Amino acid sequence: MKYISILGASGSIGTQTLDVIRSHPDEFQLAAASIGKNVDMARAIIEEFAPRLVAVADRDAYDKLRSEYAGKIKIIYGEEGLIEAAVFPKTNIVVTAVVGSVGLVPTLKAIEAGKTIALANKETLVTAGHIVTEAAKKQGVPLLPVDSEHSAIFQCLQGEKREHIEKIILTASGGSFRDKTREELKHVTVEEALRHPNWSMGAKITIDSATMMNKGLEVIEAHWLFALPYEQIDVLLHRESVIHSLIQFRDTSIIAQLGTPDMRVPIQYALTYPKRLPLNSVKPLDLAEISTLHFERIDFARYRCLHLAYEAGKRGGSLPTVLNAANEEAVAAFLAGRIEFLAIEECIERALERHEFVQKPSLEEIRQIDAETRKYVQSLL
Ligand SMILES: NC(=O)C1=CN([C@@H]2O[C@H](COP(=O)(O)OP(=O)(O)OC[C@H]3O[C@@H](n4cnc5c(N)ncnc54)[C@H](OP(=O)(O)O)[C@@H]3O)[C@@H](O)[C@H]2O)C=CC1
Ligand SMILES: CC(=O)[C@@H](O)[C@H](O)COP(=O)(O)O
Ligand SMILES: [Mn+2]
Repeated sequence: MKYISILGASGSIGTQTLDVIRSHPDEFQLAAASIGKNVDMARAIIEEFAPRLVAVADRDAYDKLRSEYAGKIKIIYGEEGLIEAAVFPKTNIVVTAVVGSVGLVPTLKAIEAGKTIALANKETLVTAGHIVTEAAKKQGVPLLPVDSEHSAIFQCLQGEKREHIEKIILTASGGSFRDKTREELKHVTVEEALRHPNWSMGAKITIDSATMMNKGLEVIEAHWLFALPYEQIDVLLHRESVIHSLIQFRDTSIIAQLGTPDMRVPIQYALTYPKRLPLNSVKPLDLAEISTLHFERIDFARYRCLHLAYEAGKRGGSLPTVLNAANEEAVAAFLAGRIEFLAIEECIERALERHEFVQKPSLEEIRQIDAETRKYVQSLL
């Protein structure tokens, strides 16, 4: 039996992880979970999975749940709660499925406590890649990718040597506006932006996908997970999201991972690795029915956020922290109807330009730079 803590159990990745746990009651048990403010979801999780601890980020939600479950299970508020869920003694695997850099400290605490990390929360690795990967190495803790592209690369790498890689190729769907020109992007709505062509995901990542910052964050995530320089990380536009990513080896061979676009596949792979279990709830691909797949080169002028992410990643230091924090604030402002879609990239660019570079920021400096960047983006709105 593997005991699981899910940070962000009420979200898109969180609920799909619960589905995987539900399908394999002899393999997995939910030990601890965290939610933000979704009280109904917390109640449903407690009734069905009986975790021993639930962390709650929102004060009102915490007060409600604590009065309902006092004396029955531990309900803990705020960052302290997230950390308690991350280091819960019985837990073997922590699924990091919160959105944003709020996942950083709990992930580091889980690593220090020797937990295996199933990493969905890409912002953690973007904002502090050197700190997270060094901590995992020091503790001998595996960082197992959940993000579909990184799971694909990880699966293609099994039995292969990293030094035989020529390059990895991350596929990108192009997001909800892939058929629009930049001129047409000026007046798009939040509702339109939230209509991803292939995946059902949380709001923030769906907007990131529309700006292609999602792919930018994934390029930086891949740099840290697979210890590859940016010159060996490519992005390829692939509308269907059937090929989740590819590795080209030195002998020109390319190995790809294909599958139904359903996050339960990479989530389950991270939880069962190195085993594979049946996944009856997912319909396998019918390639004859799909018949045709499409590939296009990326136009970096069209997808400015991807360009900014490559630049920030290559220059390194504190720039990915700024990129991530500025993006989180700008996307939240767009979702709240406070700025236009194209203002997201402007906010990020301005935050990067004014930032005073730090070569190897400490955790404390990262937290400070993150807070300062958010404040600066707020001042632009
Ligand atoms: N969804 C997907 O298919 C994929 C997601 N990812 C990554 O996984 C992560 C999660 O994404 P997704 O599941 O889509 O996001 P969702 O928005 O669906 O879920 C986010 C979760 O985090 C909780 N949460 C939100 N804000 C806070 C906070 N300040 N403190 C603590 N908890 C908080 C939410 O709680 P509540 O809802 O209760 O308020 C919810 O449980 C992201 O980093 C994303 O980039 C990666 C690949 C695919
Ligand atoms: C499911 C998943 O991993 C997402 O990150 C997905 O990749 C988003 O798709 P695009 O960013 O390619 O539009
Ligand atoms: Mn992805």
